[in-house]
Order: sequence, then C-alpha cells, then structure tokens
Amino acid sequence: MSEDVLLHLASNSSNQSDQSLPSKIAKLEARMAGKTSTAVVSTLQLPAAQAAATRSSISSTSVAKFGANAAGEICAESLDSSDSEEDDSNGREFLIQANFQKRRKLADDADSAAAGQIKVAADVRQKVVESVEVKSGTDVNKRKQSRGKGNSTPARGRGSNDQTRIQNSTQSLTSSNGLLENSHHKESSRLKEQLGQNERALLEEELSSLRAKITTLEEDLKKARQESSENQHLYQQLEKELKELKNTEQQVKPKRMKVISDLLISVSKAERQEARMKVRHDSLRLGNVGVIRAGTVISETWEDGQAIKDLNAHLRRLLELREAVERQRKSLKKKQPDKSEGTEAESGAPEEDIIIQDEIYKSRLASIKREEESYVRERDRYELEKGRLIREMKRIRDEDGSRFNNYQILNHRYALLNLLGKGGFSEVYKAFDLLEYRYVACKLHGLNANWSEDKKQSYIRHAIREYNIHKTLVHHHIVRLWDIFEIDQNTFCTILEYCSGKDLDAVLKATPILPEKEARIIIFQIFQGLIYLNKRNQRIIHYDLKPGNVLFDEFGVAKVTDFGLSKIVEDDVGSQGMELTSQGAGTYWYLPPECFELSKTPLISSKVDVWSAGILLYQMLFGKRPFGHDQTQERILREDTIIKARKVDFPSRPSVSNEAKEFIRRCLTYNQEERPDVLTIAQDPYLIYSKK
Ligand SMILES: Nc1ncnc2c1ncn2[C@@H]1O[C@H](COP(=O)(O)OP(=O)(O)OP(=O)(O)O)[C@@H](O)[C@H]1O
Repeated sequence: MSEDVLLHLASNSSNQSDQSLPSKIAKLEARMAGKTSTAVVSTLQLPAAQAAATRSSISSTSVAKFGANAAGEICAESLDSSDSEEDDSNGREFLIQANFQKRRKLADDADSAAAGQIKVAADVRQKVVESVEVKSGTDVNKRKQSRGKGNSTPARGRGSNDQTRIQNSTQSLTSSNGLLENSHHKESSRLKEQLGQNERALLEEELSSLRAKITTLEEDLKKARQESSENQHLYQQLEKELKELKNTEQQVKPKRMKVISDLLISVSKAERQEARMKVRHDSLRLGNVGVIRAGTVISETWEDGQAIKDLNAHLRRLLELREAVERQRKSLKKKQPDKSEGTEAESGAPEEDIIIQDEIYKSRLASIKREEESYVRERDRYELEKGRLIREMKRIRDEDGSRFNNYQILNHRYALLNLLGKGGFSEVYKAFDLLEYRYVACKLHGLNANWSEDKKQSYIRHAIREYNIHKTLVHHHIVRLWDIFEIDQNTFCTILEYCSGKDLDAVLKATPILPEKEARIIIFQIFQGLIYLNKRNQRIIHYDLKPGNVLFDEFGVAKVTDFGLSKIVEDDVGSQGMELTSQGAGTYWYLPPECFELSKTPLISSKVDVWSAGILLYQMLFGKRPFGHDQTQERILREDTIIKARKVDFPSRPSVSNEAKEFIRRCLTYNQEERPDVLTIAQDPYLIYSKK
C-alpha cells in the first residue's frame, strides 16, 4: 500500500499547474513520512536479506514510472528526508528539491547517453575496419582485428546500456517536465551533430588508412606473384636435374654393379686361392687322397700326412717303451726273495733295493702314460682337422666341377662367388645381391638331364611347394627365403638369407660334445622357430630337423632351414595328426618310430619335430645320437633300430643336469599319443629362461 501511495505521489509531483496540490501533497507526504518511517524502521528491523528484498521491490516499481536510476534515487531521498520533514512548508521545499535533483540526474544521464552514442559510433567504425580486414585476409589485418575485438566488446556492451538509459531518461523527461524535454532535444541534436562530424572524421581517417593498407597489400601480392613464378622456375629446373640424375643413375648403375662385382670377384678369387693353398699345406701335415690301382680298378684311398705319421710313430715308440718297462718290472718281481725260503744274501738282491727299483719302474710307467694321453689328445685333434680337411677338399672339388664356378651374375643381380657346399640335388653358392647390397645364399637346384620328364616335373613341383611354404616364413630363427627364378630348363635357383657361421653339423664335427649351456641355448632357439611354425594359421611340420639344417649367422643366432620335406598341417586334422603321404624321406637317426610304421599309413603331427629336437639335444650333450649312432641309414631300416627305440639311456659322462635328461625323455616318448607336441613342450622349464 505504501508503494502505491508513493507512486501516486511521484506522478503527481510533476504536475506544476495545480496550485492547491503542493500543500495537499505536502500534507500527504508528511503523513506518508510518518508511515514510511514506520515502514523504514520495520524494514531496518527485518533481517538483512528481507530488507534488501523490500528495497528492491520498491525500486523496481519506481523504475516502471521514472526509469531505474532516477526512481531509485528519488525513493532513497524521500525515505531519507521523511524523518526531518514534519510541516507543510518543508514538504513543498522537498518537492522542489526533489524535482531539481531529478532534472540534474536526467541531465547527467543525457551526457552519459551522448557518451554512449559516441561509443556506438566507435563500434560501427570498428565493424567497418573489421569487415575490410577480414576481406583482405592478411596476417597484419588479423592482428588488427584481434586488437579491435578486444577494444570493442566492452564498449558495445556499455553502449547498449547507455542507449537503454537514454530511452528511459527521455521517457521520464517527457512525462515529468516539458521544459527539460525541450532543452534535452536541443542538447541531443547538438550532440548528434557533433557526433556525426566526429564519426565522419573518424571514418575518413579510417578510409585513408585502409587505402594505404590496400596499397601495401597490392605490393605484397605483386611480390608473392613474383616469388611464385621464381619458385615455379626453380621447380622445373629441379625436375629437369632429377630426370638427368635418374638417367645418369641408369647409365652408372651397370658400371657400379660391374665395379662392385669385380671387387667381390677379386676377393673371392683370392679366397679360392688361399683355400687351395691351405688345403695343400694341411694335407702335407694331415694327409691326402691317393689313388690305388688294383688291376684295372682304380680307387681312392686316404694317406695320412707327416704330422699324423710322426704322431703315430711317437705313440708306437711309447707303447714299446711301456712294454719294455713292464717286462723289467715283471723280472724284478721274480728276483724278489721268498721270505719262507731263505735270506737276503741267498737271493742276491737286498729287499730294499728291489722295492726302490720297483718304485722307479712304476714312476716311469706313469710318465709314459701321461705322454701317451697327451699324444692321444693331439691325435684326436688331428682327426678333427683331418675331417675338416676332407670336407674342404670335397668342397673344392665340387667347386671345381661346378658349372657355376665362373662368377656368373644370375637374374641380373646375384653375383655368384664361392661354393658353400653341395647337397643331394643342389649346390649352394655364397652370392652378393647387387640391388639390395647384401650377401645371400644361392641354392641352385639341378635336375639330372638323364631323368625322365615325369621325374623332372615331380622334382620341380616339390621345389615349388618348398618355396611356397618357405617364402611365407618370417622369423628370427628361420632362414629367410627371398627369391626364386629359373636359370634354364634343368636348373632353377632359390635365394636364401646368408648364414655366415657354420651349420650345426660342422660344429659337432669340430666339437662333438658341447657344454650344456651352449646346447640348451641352441635347442631353445630351434624351439622358438618350431613354436612359430605351430602358431601360424597354416601350421607346418618341418620333418627334416637334423644338425645340417640348423645354420648359424655371424652372431651365433641359430636358424632352421631346408623346408624341402615340410608338411602343411590341414585344418581338419585330428589331434593325432595327418597322414604321412610321402614316406621314406628324411634322415633316419632323427625320425620318430611312427615314421617307420609300414603296416598302415602313419599319422604325423608336430610331435615328429619334438622327437627330432630331442635327438639333437642328446647329440649335442653326449657327442652321439641315442639310437643307431654307428649304423648306416640302410642298416637302421633293415634292423628296425628306431622301431625298437623304446627307452633312452644316458651315459654317465659327461655329466648332464637332470632337467636336461628329463626334457630329452619327454621329447623321446616312444608312444606318439603320449609325446607332447611343440606348443606343449614349449612350456617345459628347460625351455624357459628367467632371471634367478
Ligand atoms: N642359407 C645358407 N647360408 C649359408 N650356408 C648355407 C645356406 N644354406 C645352405 N648352406 C650350406 O650349403 C651347403 C649345402 O646345403 P644344402 O642344403 O644344399 O645341402 P644339405 O642340407 O647338406 O643336403 P640336402 O639338402 O641334400 O639334405 C651346406 O654346407 C650348408 O651349410
């Protein structure tokens, strides 16, 4: 109710023409003051939040009539003054004062509105600049734009507020005071005019700066065009140079290949010469192949060299010496007095002398034995050297007899160097890949010209099968197969990763027994390869694991090779394996009993490779194969050696860990069903390396 009254009062206070009104109003105000002061007191007595609510409701109602600021202040003034204004005359003074303050307030608002309008004009100008800058799209303009944005945002906000305030003030001015309205109109039109002038000046200034910018941009554009045409020219020049380089490369490439292959060939020639000299030198010491003629039959025989002859002569002499000393000892024993028969004097030799003489003989025999042992060790070493020499002689002979020994370049990239070795139907050459710049092993598969067409075709099918299996295998412990190509109707070539170390067969020939640590890490690597073969979608049984098919690279990494007999495990094969269709292949010492099953087609699985790996480990640890070591392949078949291999025995020496023996026993489980497959035995503690 007090608010309504206040509103009424406020609206009436602007009516200057009603002469009786001031006193009425004064009275009412005085009354109101009493009431209002009560209201103020009660408001003050309320809690702070409630008091604020009351105040804000009053002021919001006033805003509806006068505009936010003016109404708020008038309200506050009327509330402040209500305490002191007690009579009518004072009430009139209050009204005049209130109106005067109202006017002053509105004038202030008009000023601030004018300032707001200047701001708005500045914003408009800013927008023009921005739009021009966006169009120009240069970095410089972007910077300007961001600067402009930073300045304009708050100004724009203030501008709109001020505009609202101007509108509000103008409304209240119109309703409350005509005079004020007139002066305000004048004032605002003057301001507008001034604003227009300012704005124009600013825009002109802006326009001239934009023109300057356009000139700069045009210059920049000109420069950029010039640069672009220079770059275009440079690009064409480089393209031309590249083409020329490519042409030169094409011309130089064969020359470079020739230089490299010439260098390789001269190195390889020197190696061949050195190898032959070494063989000649070693054969003087160790022996040579001689020819013996018996009637019309000429056959080859081995003749020991001087070193072996000397060694054998030493051993013979030592043997004779030992026998002589033993004879002496025996005769001395005969001279020994028979205590039951007579005295020292009667036998002719004092007992003490005989004892001493016997001690001398015994000591001599011990020293002869030591010497003999040392010569035997030396002879064993010579035997190993002799074996190496014989293999090297064979290699040289094969190399000399090979039709690929004249440093050919195969398939325009593989420079053939020296022969590494000869297998059943193949020769393997060390070669250099002139495109990839790496050494490779070229395996030349030769078909016998006398073979029937069918046999040739079958061999080729077999080799292509091997290639197709092998080329998909990419593993650290499997020799990579890089390439295959035909050389002529009877020969084709596969390109393999070159392994510069020996193969395991050569290692075991040089050192038949390996320390367990070395043997374990080799078998571990072989199993890594086997695990890979059994974890692929298309599982593979190697079927020909033997020392000759384990190669070593220059760092001693073991790699499985030769997939000529491998079998791909069909998807639908049962747990016991698949049928072995091509029997009779493989090396018998390393194959499990099921492969010798002749009454029915055997079922094979990765357990074949587990058996072979068990034999390999046994051989590395004990220097011999567990079954049929000294037998020929033919005898193994004839005597059913492997079919009878039910239990593995371990020699007492060298001493080998129980873990190794247990592992070998598991690998050599006779019954195929009970033997673990590759992935199962891979879990064996012997194949697990962990930090202790
Ligand atoms: N990738 C290779 N890197 C280095 N030497 C190799 C490589 N492949 C084979 N050799 C060597 O070449 C020789 C002949 O190998 P090849 O595989 O033809 O014969 P093999 O395995 O002895 O006989 P077969 O294949 O008839 O059983 C062996 O001494 C072997 O060590």
